[in-house]
Amino acid sequence: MGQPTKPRISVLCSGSGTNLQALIDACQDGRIPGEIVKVSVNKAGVKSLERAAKAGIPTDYFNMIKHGFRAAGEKDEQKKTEGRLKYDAALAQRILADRPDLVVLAGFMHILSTAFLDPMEQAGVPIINLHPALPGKYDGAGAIERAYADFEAGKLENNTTGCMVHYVIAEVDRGAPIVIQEIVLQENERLESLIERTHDAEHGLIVKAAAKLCAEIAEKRATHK
Ligand SMILES: Nc1nc2c(c(=O)[nH]1)N[C@@H](CN(C=O)c1ccc(C(=O)N[C@@H](CCC(=O)O)C(=O)O)cc1)CN2
Ligand SMILES: NCC(=O)N[C@@H]1O[C@H](COP(=O)([O-])[O-])[C@@H](O)[C@H]1O
Repeated sequence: MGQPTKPRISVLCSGSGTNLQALIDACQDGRIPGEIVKVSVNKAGVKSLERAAKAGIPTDYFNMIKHGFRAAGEKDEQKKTEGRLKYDAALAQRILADRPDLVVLAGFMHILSTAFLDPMEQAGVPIINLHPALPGKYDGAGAIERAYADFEAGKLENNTTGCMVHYVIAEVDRGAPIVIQEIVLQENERLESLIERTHDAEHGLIVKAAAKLCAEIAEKRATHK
C-alpha cells in the first residue's frame, strides 16, 4: 500500500509572505502533515511569489482590476460589487482546480464574498485566516496599529492584544477561532516592538493551525476509506 497523499494546501497572500514562509518550512520539515500545491497572490511582484518559486511551489497572480473584473477607480457601488462577485467566483474556480483540502489566507488583503465562500463550502474545503488581533477585536486591516493606539490611550483591555487563526465566514474576522495567542504589552512599549512580537507569534500560530487541520483531514480520510 502506497503512502497516503498528504492534505493539499492552497495559500493566498498579498504581500511579503513571512507567514507563507513559515508554512513552507513547516511542510518541508514535517511539522505540517500537508503539502502546499499553489500560492495565489492578488498583487504583482510581491515577495510571496519569490518564496513560493524558491520552494518549487506553483504560483498564480490574479487581480480584480488587472484581470478586468473592475475598472480602476470605479466609483459606482453596484459595478464594484458586481466586479468583486465575478472576481471571487473566478478565483474560487482557479483554486478548486488544484483540488485543495484546505485554503489558508496568509496576509490576503481582500474581503471574500459568498461568490468565493459558497463554492468552497460546497466542495467541503475549509478556509482559515490569520488575523493579528484577538477574537472580536479590531476586525479588518490595520489591527496592530489600532490596538496600539488604544494602548497608548490607556484603553486596551488588560494591556492585552494578540493574534488568532480563525475559520473564514462572510463576516470579516468573525469566524470561529481555531488557535489564539495573547500578547501583553509592556509599559511604554513602542509600536515597532509590538509589530515584531505579533509577527513572531503569527509565524508559530499559522503553523499550529495548519498542522491541526491537516492532521484532522488526514485522520478523517484514513477512517472513511
Ligand atoms: N469573507 C471574509 N474575507 C476575508 C476575511 C474574513 O474573515 N472573511 N479575512 C480577511 C483578512 N483580513 C483580516 O484578517 C482583511 C483583509 C483585507 C481587508 C480589507 O479591507 N480589504 C479591502 C481592500 C484592501 C486593499 O486592497 O488593500 C477590500 O477587500 O475591499 C479586511 C480584512 C481576508 N478576507
Ligand atoms: N487582516 C489581515 C491581516 O492584517 N493580515 C496580516 O498581514 C500580514 C501578512 O504578513 P506576511 O505577508 O509577511 O505573511 C500578517 O501580519 C497578517 O496578520
